Amino acid sequence: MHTDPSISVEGLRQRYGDFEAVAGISFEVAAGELFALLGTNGAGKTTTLETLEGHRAAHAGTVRVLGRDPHRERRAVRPRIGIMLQEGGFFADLTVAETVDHWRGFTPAPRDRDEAVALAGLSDKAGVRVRQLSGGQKRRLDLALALLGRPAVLFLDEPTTGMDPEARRTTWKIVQEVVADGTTVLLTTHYLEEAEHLADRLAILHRGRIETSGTVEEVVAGYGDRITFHMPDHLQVAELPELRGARPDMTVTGGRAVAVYTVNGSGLQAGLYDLLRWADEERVRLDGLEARSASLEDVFLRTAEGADR
Ligand SMILES: Nc1ncnc2c1ncn2[C@@H]1O[C@H](COP(=O)(O)OP(=O)(O)OP(=O)(O)O)[C@@H](O)[C@H]1O
Repeated sequence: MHTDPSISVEGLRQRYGDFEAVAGISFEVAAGELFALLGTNGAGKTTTLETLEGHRAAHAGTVRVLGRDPHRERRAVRPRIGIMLQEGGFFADLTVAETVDHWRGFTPAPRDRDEAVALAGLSDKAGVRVRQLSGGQKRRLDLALALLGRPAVLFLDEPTTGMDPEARRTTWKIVQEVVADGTTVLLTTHYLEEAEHLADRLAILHRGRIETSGTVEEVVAGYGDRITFHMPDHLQVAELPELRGARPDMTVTGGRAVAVYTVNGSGLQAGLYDLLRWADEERVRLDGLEARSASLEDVFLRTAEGADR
């Protein structure tokens, strides 16, 4: 069954004075999907999110949230979306439970207080004052407040920045439960692992443009598998063999010269075989040898580098 997307962005452009921060981007997020916007610093993620949240009108292009213009039809859209605010909005002297109660006063048909506190994994902190919460716990309280009105669409701007790995995993679990419940989520993040873990689909933004988008598998496919090893001291890169048509590159990692082959298609196993046979015949030791599929990090770094060239 075809349903209308919860979020659609077509040819969006945003300017600050003469500077074009978003230079004509298009994407759609289906109902119940989690879509991640990744990007280098200043790529335009927050500007895009703020436009979708209705804070600013599109300079050009069309933006729809739940079928409506989030800026012009703000009154209709706002009650149906959740925005995770930065922690600035809290009163430090209120407890977690009091904070939720306070926000319930502004929210149409809010969740029950204890349900919201439990959803954010803060039940054992309900009586604790906000000033005594850790940074990660404050972010989770932000999340509880964003979820108070059972939003159809949830916007999360870097929801786990500054969290330790355990707090981040707890937050991921909460977000996954929200998505399993049918909520559409648009998330920005600097953590590629977060996108890998959570996103149904993602887009990588660079200087206001979408450089690549799709599922993690789609985005990573075509970037090739990699074979790497420490450059043997007595060899030049030109003396290394070609592996199924792939020539080696040199990079420096952790102060060491590293040879890198990018092998396309199904050439990883065969390329590795050729390399090991060559090393055996030439009596070369391949220290630090690794063979692995491309990661989202490889794509991210190369997308940013490639677009800068
Ligand atoms: N109010 C503003 N006035 C002028 N320029 C702005 C304003 N807000 C953002 N910019 C510029 O627009 C560009 C995009 O900013 P934006 O905050 O959307 O990027 P981002 O992808 O969220 O970045 P980051 O990952 O660093 O948070 C940046 O170059 C930024 O300096």
